[in-house]
Amino acid sequence: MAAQIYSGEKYASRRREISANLAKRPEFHDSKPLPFMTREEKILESSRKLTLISKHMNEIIDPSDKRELYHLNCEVLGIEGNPMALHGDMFIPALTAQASDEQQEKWLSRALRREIIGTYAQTELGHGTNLRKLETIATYDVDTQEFVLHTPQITALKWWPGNLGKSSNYAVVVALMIIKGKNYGPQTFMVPLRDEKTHQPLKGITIGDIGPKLAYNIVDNGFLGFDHYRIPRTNLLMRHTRVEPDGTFVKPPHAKINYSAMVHVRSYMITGQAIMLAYALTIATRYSSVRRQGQIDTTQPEVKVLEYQTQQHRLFPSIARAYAFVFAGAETVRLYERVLQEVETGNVSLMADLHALTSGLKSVVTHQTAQGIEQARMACGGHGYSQASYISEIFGVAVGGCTYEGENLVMLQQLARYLVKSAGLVQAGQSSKLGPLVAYLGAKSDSTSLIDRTPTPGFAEYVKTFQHIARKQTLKAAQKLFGFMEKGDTREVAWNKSTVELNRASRLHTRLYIVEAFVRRVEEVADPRLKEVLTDLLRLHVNYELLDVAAYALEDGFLSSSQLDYIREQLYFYLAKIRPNAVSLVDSWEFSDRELRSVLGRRDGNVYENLFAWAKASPLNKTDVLPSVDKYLKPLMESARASKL
Ligand SMILES: CCCCCCCC/C=C\C/C=C/C(=O)SCCNC(=O)CCNC(=O)[C@H](O)C(C)(C)COP(=O)(O)OP(=O)(O)OC[C@H]1O[C@@H](n2cnc3c(N)ncnc32)[C@H](O)[C@@H]1OP(=O)(O)O
Ligand SMILES: Cc1cc2nc3c(=O)[nH]c(=O)nc-3n(C[C@H](O)[C@H](O)[C@H](O)COP(=O)(O)OP(=O)(O)OC[C@H]3O[C@@H](n4cnc5c(N)ncnc54)[C@H](O)[C@@H]3O)c2cc1C
Repeated sequence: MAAQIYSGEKYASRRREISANLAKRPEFHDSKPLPFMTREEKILESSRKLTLISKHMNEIIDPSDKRELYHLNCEVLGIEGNPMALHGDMFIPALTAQASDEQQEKWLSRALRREIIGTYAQTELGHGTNLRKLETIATYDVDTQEFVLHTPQITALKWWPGNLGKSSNYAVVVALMIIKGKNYGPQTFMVPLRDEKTHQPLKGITIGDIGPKLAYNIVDNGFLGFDHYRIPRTNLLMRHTRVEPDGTFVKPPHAKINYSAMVHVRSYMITGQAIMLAYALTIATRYSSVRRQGQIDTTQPEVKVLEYQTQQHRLFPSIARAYAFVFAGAETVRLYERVLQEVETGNVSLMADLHALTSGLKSVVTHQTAQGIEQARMACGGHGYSQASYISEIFGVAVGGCTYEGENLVMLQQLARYLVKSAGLVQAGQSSKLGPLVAYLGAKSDSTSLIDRTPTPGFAEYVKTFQHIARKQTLKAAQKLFGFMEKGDTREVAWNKSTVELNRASRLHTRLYIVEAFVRRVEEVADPRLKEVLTDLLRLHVNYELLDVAAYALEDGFLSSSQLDYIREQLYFYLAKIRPNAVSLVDSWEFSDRELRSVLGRRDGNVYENLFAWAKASPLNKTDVLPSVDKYLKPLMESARASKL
């Protein structure tokens, strides 16, 4: 199963080897539990481990293999971030996709060797979503052949970029490029921020950390201001866009090619989110198979809480989603890598499809991941609320994904633009022009679903039902938009009046894609035992998902209420069928205790002993009487006693 999760036995076994290697190297382990550390201690500890990784990585992994490096980072550094998180996730990808060969020779090679540390500085205090209205300006000075970076007012301060605050000495900065008074929109520049030797901010740069956040606090998200700060013309990233010495602008082959670092993260984060969801579910499912509370049969001992149907309903559909997401994520990464290669040869034809797909997936997957993690926390009762479970930290980190790389409700609209265009083609009788991801929009629906007409309906029946729902909602939402426009609204006003419906279409389209990705993967599985377990999980998934969106199919009679009953019964049947495999389904992700960082979710199942040992190790328990008691509580009680006398 691990080979299915990690797209092949090769990487699954490399993960095991890497974990086994690290188990023998205590210097790579957390020196104490992260929840017992202050933010400063966590940053120091993370920097220590980062240095070790840099020194010894060749002994443990193949550093050219991104997935091996990812696993090494998960084991050693964990999810709370590290001082070079953005260096790997965005700075290097931005240089790879946007710097010219010459620029790559100068900066990318240094970045890869970790001679410099970089980040991606785009968001500002006043604007994150609407990139065309960023306020940092880069004005070209023809005489000196330099760009002058400037922060004209407080809202133009860069705000949020990870590792900008304290760690990075370079950034890829996004600023509006002005040449001879003309605004050429957001462009990307390579900008030195700190002295390479002293790490002091360079003259003209104001920089610092933005303070603690909900989670992800090892990352020093930062602020940055420029005071007429000059960089050479050749610091504009010029793989696709160029500015000649005389100020002539050479257009890129696609207007949004500069957005590639965002598309990179959106493509990869689907897998990252699946893994965080699987972390929380591993903890909650293991704990639920240890925790005994209450009886189902009063003549029998108390049961494991995992025997309760409600607990299964709380956890198992999310286990299915974690599998679905990791399968969809693998497809997204393949498409991203293909588009990256094609863009190199000047072929930008798939950029719009990739953008639409990743915008939808990013939004649906992060939202459902956050929901699933929160349910996993509640499934652990009181102990889920303790940081010993580590689930609150996992939630805090994962839910950030709903906001970063484009706020979810905004990104759903990017997919909706694509769907509306496709609906326009259907309306115009040009369905043959639809891309493969939306070809179903041009097909004709059956009048009713055939689910429940055969003893075990094939997945095709479910897919058809999801297609019917997604098609109906897309055409309806597009019709609403066109209707407002026909009545005289501008496209923008009409769009705003239709966005709730449009975003519903985007979600349904994306959920259909996820179901199809799951079906595609299960169909490929050769081993019959594995196929049976994955088929059960997929059956749980399609029934749960369909029930969740059934209103769309009930309202036009595509599904009948008796079919709905059938879907419910199927769901309950598969909850029970999956129960004996539940722990194995989470164990198959093969997370070591080190990677999971959860006292509650440890593989040994010694929950109570582990919790008690953890509590005793809490810094508050180092002394029996705290200074706060000596200083305040004792005098308070003493004066109360004295006044009574
Ligand atoms: C290694 C994996 C590890 C994963 C985990 C990483 C953890 C790291 C943690 C945090 C890092 C976080 C980093 C950040 O958050 S960086 C900042 C991210 N910021 C955003 O995402 C901003 C969101 N806003 C936008 O992307 C854009 O402003 C916009 C897309 C919403 C709108 O852009 P705009 O230029 O205004 O375009 P239009 O809406 O007018 O659309 C025009 C047209 O262009 C198409 N389009 C837009 N973007 C793209 C694209 N990237 N590729 C292709 N095409 C694109 C759009 O669809 C329109 O097309 P049309 O309908 O045909 O006209
Ligand atoms: C953990 C974390 C890490 C980050 N790391 C980085 C980084 O490394 N580099 C970087 O540059 N940035 C980073 N960011 C910033 C992040 O990319 C932005 O916060 C994000 O893109 C959202 O933009 P915003 O803050 O402007 O939200 P806003 O756009 O202000 O959103 C506020 C509300 O307005 C709504 N809204 C906005 N526009 C529209 C619209 N057109 N239609 C309908 N509704 C709309 C949104 O849906 C939302 O409900 C990070 C953020 C976080 C939380």
